[in-house]
Amino acid sequence: MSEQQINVAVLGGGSFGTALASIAADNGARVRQWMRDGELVDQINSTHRNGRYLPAYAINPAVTASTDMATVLEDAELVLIAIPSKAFRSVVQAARPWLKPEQILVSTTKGIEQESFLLMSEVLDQEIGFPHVGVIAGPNLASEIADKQLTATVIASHDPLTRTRVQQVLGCRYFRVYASDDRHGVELGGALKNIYAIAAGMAAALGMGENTRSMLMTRALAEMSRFAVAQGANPMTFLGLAGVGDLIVTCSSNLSRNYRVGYALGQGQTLEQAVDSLGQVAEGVNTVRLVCDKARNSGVYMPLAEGLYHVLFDNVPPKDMALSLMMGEQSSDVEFVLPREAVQQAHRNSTGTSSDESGGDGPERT
Ligand SMILES: NC(=O)C1=CN([C@@H]2O[C@H](COP(=O)(O)OP(=O)(O)OC[C@H]3O[C@@H](n4cnc5c(N)ncnc54)[C@H](O)[C@@H]3O)[C@@H](O)[C@H]2O)C=CC1
Ligand SMILES: O=C(CO)COP(=O)(O)O
Repeated sequence: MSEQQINVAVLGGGSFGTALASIAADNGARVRQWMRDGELVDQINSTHRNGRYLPAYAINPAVTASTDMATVLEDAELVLIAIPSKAFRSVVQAARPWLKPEQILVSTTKGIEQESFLLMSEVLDQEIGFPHVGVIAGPNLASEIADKQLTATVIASHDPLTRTRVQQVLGCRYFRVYASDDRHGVELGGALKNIYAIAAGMAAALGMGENTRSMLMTRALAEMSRFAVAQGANPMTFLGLAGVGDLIVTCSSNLSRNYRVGYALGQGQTLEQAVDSLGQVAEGVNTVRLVCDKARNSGVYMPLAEGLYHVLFDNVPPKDMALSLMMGEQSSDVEFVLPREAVQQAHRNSTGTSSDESGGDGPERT
């Protein structure tokens, strides 16, 4: 950056907050990172390593850690919030006394709030109500960023200043930042793909092949877009990095925690064992519960998410669920091209059944 050195604050001492702090510092910013664990603060400040969440990677020494929110937020132009969704609101409330309207506030969290079904930028709007709010999402495995693998992300905001400043502050030779003004769609993409990453991990552990994974990811995209449209988002956003991009990486990589939870379940662990052995956040476990509940209440058809819900919470064997989904009613490939209802109606016409009789034994196909 050619301008005066910018001050960046990162809230969260986990793997993603640490990776983002290092990018900003590599790019010339002065970075202060807040976390609640004093021992981790000392470790980062003395050894420039985060031994708990990213042990294998060096952190840029221009990042200093602190447990003191006031120190971290003082003079920060950009505040990146990398806190799991369960704790996001409480951390924002703790930060509120030191936040100012001219600051840019960006959530990096890929989850949904349990009680309210709000996305994290909406929590920011509710708690803070300042004008410069955005979200970052995309195929961004923290350890690959820390390893400086070439990576791209999306900054989504209705506010042009937020988009531009984040592109300037984080964009560098190994991290490319694309802009979107569909904040809701980008944020929803980041949260929803975690559901399907669990399913993909499970399928891999069960020995299912590449055709299966490809089918799963593509049908997941159809389902995510359907849900997003019902929520008022633009389905085109799901063709971008925060939709299909993030879906590909988290459904393909053992570095994804959600994928790893699914893999452990596929190997026969219980949900509790799988989550406990991870020791980090896997947002998808909570998201599948919340999204299925919302989809049921709003009449959105989400057979993959619903199937995963039954495997996670009702002890349905994953192989039985996969077979049931395969044997359901025939459906349409891209429903924005050929509506699902048109395929169903054609089947009813050909077999002479009425819509009342066409339920079948299993769920409709995805
Ligand atoms: N790790 C990754 O590759 C990526 C993660 N994300 C998202 O970023 C968010 C944060 O994830 P990670 O950094 O990966 O999580 P993590 O599991 O590595 O670390 C979570 C951090 O949050 C802190 N935390 C938890 N509860 C807290 C509380 N009540 N008060 C203060 N701090 C608290 C923990 O101490 C820890 O520092 C998640 O929503 C995740 O989906 C997004 C993109 C990539
Ligand atoms: O969102 C991510 C990559 O883009 C990280 O995924 P996990 O939370 O599953 O590790």
